[in-house]
Amino acid sequence: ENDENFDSLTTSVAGLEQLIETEFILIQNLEYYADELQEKLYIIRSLVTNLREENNKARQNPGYYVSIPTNVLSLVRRLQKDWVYLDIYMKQSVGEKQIKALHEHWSHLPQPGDVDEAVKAISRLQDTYELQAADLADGLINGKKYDTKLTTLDCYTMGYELFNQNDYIKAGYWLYAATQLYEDDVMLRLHDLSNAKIMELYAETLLRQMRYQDALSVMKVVQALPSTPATNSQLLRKINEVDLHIKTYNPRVVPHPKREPTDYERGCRGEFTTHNSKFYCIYNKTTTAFLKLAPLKMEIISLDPYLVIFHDVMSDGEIRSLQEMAKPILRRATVYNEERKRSEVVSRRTSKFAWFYDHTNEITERINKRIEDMTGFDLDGSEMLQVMNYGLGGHYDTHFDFFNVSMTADIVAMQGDRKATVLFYMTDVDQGGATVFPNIQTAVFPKKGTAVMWYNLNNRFQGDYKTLHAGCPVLVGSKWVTNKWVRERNQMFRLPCYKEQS
Ligand SMILES: O=C(O)CCC(=O)C(=O)O
Ligand SMILES: [Fe+2]
Repeated sequence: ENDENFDSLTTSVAGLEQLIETEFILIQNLEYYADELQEKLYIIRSLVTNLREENNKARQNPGYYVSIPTNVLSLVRRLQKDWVYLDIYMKQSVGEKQIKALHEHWSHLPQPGDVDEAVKAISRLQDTYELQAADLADGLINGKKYDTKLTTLDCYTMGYELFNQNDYIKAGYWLYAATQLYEDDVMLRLHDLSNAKIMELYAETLLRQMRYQDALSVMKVVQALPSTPATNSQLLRKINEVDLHIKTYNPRVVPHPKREPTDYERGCRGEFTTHNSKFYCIYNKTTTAFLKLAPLKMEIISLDPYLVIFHDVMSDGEIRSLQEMAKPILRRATVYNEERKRSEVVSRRTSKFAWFYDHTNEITERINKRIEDMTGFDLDGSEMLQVMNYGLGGHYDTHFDFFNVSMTADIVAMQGDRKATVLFYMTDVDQGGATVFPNIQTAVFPKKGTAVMWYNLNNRFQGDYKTLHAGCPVLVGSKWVTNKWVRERNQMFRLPCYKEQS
C-alpha cells in the first residue's frame, strides 16, 4: 500500500497536456535525424553512381583501359586518395546531435513507474465499472463510444504488467485483445514482439488459471504459425508437459465465479436511486444575515447523517482562479498515517493537491466567507482550503474524514475533530468521479459550481460511521474539487448549520 514517495505524472490530469507537446518535439527531432541520414544516404548513392560509371567503362575492356596512361593515373589516384576520404566520410557518425537531444528529454519523459501507475489505474477502472479489455481497446468506455483505439503494444503492456501483478484473468483478456489486433508493424519490430510471443504469454495466463486444455489449444496454434521454427524445443517441451498433465490428472475447468459488486462500486456505477427524489429543494435565507439578500439553492439529501447540496456556489471565474493558483504547486495527495505519525503517498488516494491559507488572496477569502454563509460555521482554526485535481482513474477509496480521536489526540485537542466537510465540484466529469456514501446508499455526481456538505460527527461529537465515503475513480474527464474540513473547536457557540424556516 505504501508506494514510497513516487509522484506519478498520471495522478493528475493537469500537466498531462505537456506530454503531447514533448512528443511533438521528439517526433520533430526524429525527423531531423531522418533528414541527416537521408543527406548522407544521398551523397553515398551519388558516389556509388559516379564511381560505378568509370569502373563499368574500364571493365568492358580492362586490358585496353590500363594501356592508356591517363587512365592509369586516374585509377591509381582514385584507389589511393578517394577511398581514404570515403573511409573518413563513412566513419563520420550521423544524427549524434539528435540522439543527444533525445537524451536531454529523458528526465522529463514518463518513467517505468508512470506506466505502472497507468496500468493500475485502468485496471481499477475495469474493476469499478466492470469494463472489458476488448471494449476499451475499441474505444468503447462504459457504453459510450470515443474516438480512440488501442494498439497491440498498448494491450500487450496492460497484459504484461497485469501478469506480473498476478492478475491472470485480466491479463489474459488484454493479451487476447493484443493478438486480435496484431498486425506487422515497424514499432513492434523494434520491441522485438511477435504475435507468437504474445500468444505464448496468453497461454501462460490460461495455465495459471488452470485452464490446461485452452492453454494447449493456444500453444498448438503458436506451433502451427509459419514463423515458428519446427524446432522450438521450449514450446514443444511445454506442450508435452501440459498434454501429460491433462492425461494424468484429467483436470476439471473450474469456472471463475463472478464477483458481486460492493455497495461502493454500485454507487460509483450510478445504481443508487438519485438523490433529488429523496428530499426537497429549498432556498436557505437564514443561516446568515447575508443570505436574506442572496439565498442559497440548497438540497437536503440526508438528515442522518446531515448531508446537503448547495447549487451555484462557486463561479466560473473563481474556479479558473483557483485552478491557476493550484497548477504550479500541485503535488501528490497524501493520507495521514496514524502509526507513523506522518502523511504518506498511498495507492488508495490518487490525486494531486495544493493547500491555501485562508488569507492567501481575495479569492480564498471570498470562498471562505461563502462557506461561512453556507454552513453558519466559524472557520477560524479550521483547515486550509484544499484544491485537488484527480488524474487517470484518480480516486479516494472509502474513508472517514474524522480522525481516530484516541490516536490523534494531540491534533484533535488543538482545533477539535473534523466536524463537517464542504466539498466544491469545480468541473463536470463526463463519466465516473462520484462521491459515494455506501452506508447510506447515496451518490453525489460532480456538477461544476455545486458543493456538497456533510457532518462527520454525531450529536455526541463522535465520528459517525454512516459518513463513510469515497471519491470514485474518474472514468472520463478531469475532476477538480476544493474542500474545507471544518474543525469542531470554534463551532461551540454557533447555530446549527440549518434552521428550519417557519
Ligand atoms: O473527491 C471526492 O469526491 C471525495 C474527496 C474526499 O472525500 C476527501 O478529499 O476527503
Ligand atoms: Fe473525504
